Amino acid sequence: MAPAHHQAAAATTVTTQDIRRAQRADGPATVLAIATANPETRRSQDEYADFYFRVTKSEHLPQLKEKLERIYVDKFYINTVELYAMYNFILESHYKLLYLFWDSLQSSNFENFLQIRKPHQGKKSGIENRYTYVNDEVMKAHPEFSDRKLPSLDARVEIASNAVPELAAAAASMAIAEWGRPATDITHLIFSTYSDLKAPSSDRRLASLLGLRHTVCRTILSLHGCYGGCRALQLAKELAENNRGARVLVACSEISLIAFYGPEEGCTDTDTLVAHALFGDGSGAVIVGADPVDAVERPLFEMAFASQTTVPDSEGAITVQHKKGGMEYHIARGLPEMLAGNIKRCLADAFGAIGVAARWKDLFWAVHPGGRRILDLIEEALGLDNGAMAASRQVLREYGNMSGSTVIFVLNELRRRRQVLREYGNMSGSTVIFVLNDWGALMAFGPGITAETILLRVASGLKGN
Ligand SMILES: CC(C)(COP(=O)(O)OP(=O)(O)OC[C@H]1O[C@@H](n2cnc3c(N)ncnc32)[C@H](O)[C@@H]1OP(=O)(O)O)[C@@H](O)C(=O)NCCC(=O)NCCSC(=O)/C=C/c1ccc(O)cc1
Repeated sequence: MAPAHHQAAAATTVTTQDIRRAQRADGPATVLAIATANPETRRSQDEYADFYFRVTKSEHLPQLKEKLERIYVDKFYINTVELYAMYNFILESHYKLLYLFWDSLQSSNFENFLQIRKPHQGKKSGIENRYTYVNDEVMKAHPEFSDRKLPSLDARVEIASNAVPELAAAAASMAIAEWGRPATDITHLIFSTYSDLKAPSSDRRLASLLGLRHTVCRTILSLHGCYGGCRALQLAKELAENNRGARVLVACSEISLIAFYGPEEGCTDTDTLVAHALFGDGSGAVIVGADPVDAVERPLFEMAFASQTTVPDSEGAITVQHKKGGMEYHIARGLPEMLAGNIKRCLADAFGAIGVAARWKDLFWAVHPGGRRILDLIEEALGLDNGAMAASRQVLREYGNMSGSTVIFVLNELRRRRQVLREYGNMSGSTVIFVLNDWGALMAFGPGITAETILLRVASGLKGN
């Protein structure tokens, strides 16, 4: 230890400003790895109503089943699927060509040409599949989950306290493997979930499951709902830029078990049906740090700016409350219109703060796909090209709305598309240009109504070869 007079000398020459400057990173917070995971059970949207009414013993309520189907199935598409099956039978040898032709009839969207996929029944909600923790086995063990008048919160919380961090660990361990550095190099952990209600919470358990260092700084975010993932990324940006060398693991894990129950007889509140038509389960993990280490870390997206806007007069538009029979939602009917009506203001707040004027058409978009109508109306309000929200629509189609985790899936999908296009080159004309734009906006919405925006720039790890 230095003698006392040396310590005094050091104290006079080093200012707190110097210390602060040394703590700060040089570059912007950067996404260094992304991964996602889902529970095992995958359910197609067309079989969901049968499953839901069967396991909740609600088959005596056919009008409500019909209503659920009305929320997510466009009857026109059922007919076209049948027609399609007939064509396919007759023209088996022209299988792929027919898909292309069929998709081209349905949409002028360039993405459909790339994917060669089947037309689907979940057109109205934009969802084809969802992954859910709840399955026949869970419902057999806990028949009380069917009826929200029965006390079941204890059992839900107990299950979630294991399932939520375990699902997060599945995504986080893949993100760490992609990142290429040891888990013990993680300095901060931010965990966002609406599904876990116990302390010590999922952040503590995840740190143990991954073998993070015991000095890792943990933060748990709760009940931000669908903007939880974006909020966590914004905090990660602050931590990474203000702590030189920090490596922040963002984990977001949602299982809708906490809000799974049957419809009520004579039910006029369609919130239950809307939630059960849209919500799925999944986890996402992102590693964020500034000043990437050359040849070790691969910078994917730089986070240039982040902001939050509260939409005026919107406090009651999305609400959740934990009750003895599980979490209850309210999602206002006019929510898509409310978001679309405020979207330009949210973006103007974000871009105005950094003095940048952007043409919305020039950006790439990673928008939380809360529901198909939300994406449609935002696209329209911003005058975006058909296809600008392709990554969000793809995630909605394959996984549904996984609340806060969903934007991480969208970011991963954008990265995947970027990599494919880098590998195969610019395949055709002008439609690809928006995909190749370097600047983009990541946006998510949730209770408040709160709108979060992060301005992103594609980083060197996704450019060139
Ligand atoms: C797929 C929808 C639901 C229906 O498609 P559509 O093209 O509007 O179809 P329709 O106009 O024919 O509507 C079909 C039926 O759905 C009904 N409906 C249409 N929205 C509604 C409605 N919000 N209510 C209750 N009935 C409705 C509508 O009234 C109609 O019923 P009916 O007249 O009996 O045929 C579409 O409106 C849509 O995507 N809506 C947006 C869904 C939405 O608000 N998503 C955001 C969810 S909130 C969120 O993401 C975060 C939640 C959260 C998570 C965790 C937390 O901790 C906290 C918060």
